[in-house]
Amino acid sequence: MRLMDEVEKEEEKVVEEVQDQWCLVVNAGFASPKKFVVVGYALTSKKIKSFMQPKLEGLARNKGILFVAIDQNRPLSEQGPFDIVLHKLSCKEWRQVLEDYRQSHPEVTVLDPPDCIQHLRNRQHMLQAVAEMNFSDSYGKVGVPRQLVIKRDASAVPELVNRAGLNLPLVAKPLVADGSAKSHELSLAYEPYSLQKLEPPFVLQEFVNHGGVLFKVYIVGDAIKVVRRFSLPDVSKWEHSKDAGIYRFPRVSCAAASADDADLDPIVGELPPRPLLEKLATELRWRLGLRLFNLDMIREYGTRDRFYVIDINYFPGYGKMPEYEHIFTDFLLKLGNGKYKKKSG
Ligand SMILES: O=P(O)(O)O[C@H]1[C@H](O)[C@@H](OP(=O)(O)O)[C@H](OP(=O)(O)O)[C@@H](OP(=O)(O)O)[C@H]1O
Ligand SMILES: Nc1ncnc2c1ncn2[C@@H]1O[C@H](COP(=O)(O)OP(=O)(O)O)[C@@H](O)[C@H]1O
Ligand SMILES: [Mg+2]
Ligand SMILES: [Mg+2]
Repeated sequence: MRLMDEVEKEEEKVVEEVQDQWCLVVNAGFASPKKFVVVGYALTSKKIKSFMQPKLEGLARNKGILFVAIDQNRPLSEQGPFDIVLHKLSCKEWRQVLEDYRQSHPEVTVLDPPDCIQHLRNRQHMLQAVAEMNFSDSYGKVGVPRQLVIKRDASAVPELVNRAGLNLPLVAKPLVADGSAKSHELSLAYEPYSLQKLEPPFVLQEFVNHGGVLFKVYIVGDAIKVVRRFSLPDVSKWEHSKDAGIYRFPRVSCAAASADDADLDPIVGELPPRPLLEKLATELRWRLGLRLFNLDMIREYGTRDRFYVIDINYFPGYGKMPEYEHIFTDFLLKLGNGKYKKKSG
């Protein structure tokens, strides 16, 4: 009797394991087994809150995607098996864990490779790919504002700014963009002497008037979604001569309030042309080696087609992107299914 109990228990366990791995998709009167795409995720608690919303998890489950939290205190190889690993954590140890895992598990898609993400953590390097592209087509030009890196001695700023011929005002941004609150502490300076107060390393970027509206271009694999956000207002020549100080400004563009419904000047609010964004994103995906990122883009005030990329973020706040749950699940499914085809082919 005891033996039978154990056999039954063992059978139950096997059934549970199989049910975990397989879901029955009933389609037009017949049932066919379909494997779940298992996505392991290692994200900060802040990111879990904004990204792992019930509407995402619900839709994912319906589509055959299972999200599983990665336990950072246990070896990654002992967890899963995963088809995809989704991550945004910044410590060095984690990067090493992922690199090792990528080597030992080439069949798993790690979104995205740690060294490519690392490239975005330095504001000097971050925009390099855009600068090198020198993008120009019939829909417009895309560049980056001129910038200068101050590595050590802030007292040399006025001299360096002068030598580089940078136009004022300047935006000072911490060189390291590691997601910390400090890395988002930006300042605007109307003359270079006030910048001597800042602690290097930082980049000094020419401020570009853009009508106070910014375009957030979200990229998820092949999908692109663009939204408007409020940004810093333009600076006039009058203000410029009046204010000699330095202005530390808050995180204007991360506000939940979007500028999509605001009553904007149509010239300012008009989204960048779709074909331009498609081309730009295709090229950047390749140059950056990333599939999950966004661009902060502005249009120079008074122009129709002169754009600047001022910031690139890895795995940004997708939770605020309209329809993100559909876009993301489609992307994961395509990735997961593509891999199965490859395996069986
Ligand atoms: O450029 P803005 O609009 O401010 O977008 C921010 C940045 O992408 C943040 O990443 P980082 O700090 O690395 O630049 C990100 O924080 P986390 O990735 O740390 O969560 C926020 O995500 P959400 O907090 O999920 O919205 C996102 O809203
Ligand atoms: N060169 C620039 N010209 C005009 N506005 C800028 C420029 N750089 C940054 N800003 C403004 O400052 C905000 C924050 O700068 P950003 O480089 O995106 O830093 P963060 O990584 O903290 O988001 C932008 O969203 C935009 O409103
Ligand atoms: Mg930004
Ligand atoms: Mg940023």
